Amino acid sequence: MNGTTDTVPADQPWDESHLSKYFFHTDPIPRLSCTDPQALQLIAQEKPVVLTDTKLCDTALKWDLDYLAANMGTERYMVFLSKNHKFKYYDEAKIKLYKTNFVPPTRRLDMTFSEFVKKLRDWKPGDERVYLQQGLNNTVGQGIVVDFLQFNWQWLNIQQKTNNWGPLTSNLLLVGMEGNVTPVHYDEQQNFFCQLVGYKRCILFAPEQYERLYPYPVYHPHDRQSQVDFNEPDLESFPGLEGLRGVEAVVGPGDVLYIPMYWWHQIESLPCLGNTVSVNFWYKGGPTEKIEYPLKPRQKLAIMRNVEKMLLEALKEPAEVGSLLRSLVLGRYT
Ligand SMILES: CCC[C@@H](CC(=O)O)C(=O)C(=O)O
Ligand SMILES: [Zn+2]
Repeated sequence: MNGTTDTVPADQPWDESHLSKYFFHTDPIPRLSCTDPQALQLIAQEKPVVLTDTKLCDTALKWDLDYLAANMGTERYMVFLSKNHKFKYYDEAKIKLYKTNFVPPTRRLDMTFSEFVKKLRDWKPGDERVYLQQGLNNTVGQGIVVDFLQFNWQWLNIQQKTNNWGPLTSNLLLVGMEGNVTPVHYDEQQNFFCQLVGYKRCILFAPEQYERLYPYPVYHPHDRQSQVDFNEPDLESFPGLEGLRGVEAVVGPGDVLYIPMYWWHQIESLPCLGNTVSVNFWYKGGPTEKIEYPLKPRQKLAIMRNVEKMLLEALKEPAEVGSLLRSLVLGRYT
């Protein structure tokens, strides 16, 4: 948070020294009890909120490395390795279609959970960092299944119904090293992000900040990711960064952050506070009953994505999409 914070609460093991200084201003994301009507209102308005005391994943608060190694079974799980602290997502399927040579910023190596723990514990400066990102499925051990079944599904189902969300599509288990960063991007799903072990800084930007965060083209392997590097902001290429303004919160064990669909987010495992474990709940957005005007920013974002896809389908050549849009707009729709 910018601005001085007063004394650090006793049960808060982190302070400003754990937070990288960025060029943009942020305001705090509200932290509210899930029983507070204002919290439920924020979810209904598709605004971020940190929910305390949901008891959503209390049975998973014990999911430390040893417990997971003992209960995740012997399957191989998806682990990404990075030469730096960033784990920028890329869509493997789009690499084939993407003509220019694309160098993936991370590499994927499937390994058993125990192999992952060993890599993490043997890590020394200069080694590749590791980040396990695996959808929970029926290959996990009995212990995990029992814990999972005891999540507060009743509360989740109420949120899903009340807010007219679509089906739950997946639960991603995230086990990261302190200091790992998932760079700023948006997802096309509603997300209840549960922090289980360690602390993560979550910096969010509203969908209407689209013009300030310069997403890659839809056909690019880094679709949905911002082209901007917060550590080296290029204000020449991305002048819109000037007015970027976000919200943020640090989440700890038991906290649930609601990341609304299409909201940009950068998530950082705080340095020096140990490895982190999170599990997310991704829901498809609900059907749009009645279209109301003015359209919501996220609806305009969906329209822009469809225009890009349609033009690419029609023109076949990505390079022509930009020039056609410029001809369409310049001097006419300014
Ligand atoms: C692959 C998903 C990573 C996660 C962020 C993080 O915890 O590093 C995220 O972006 C999300 O839950 O949407
Ligand atoms: Zn995400």
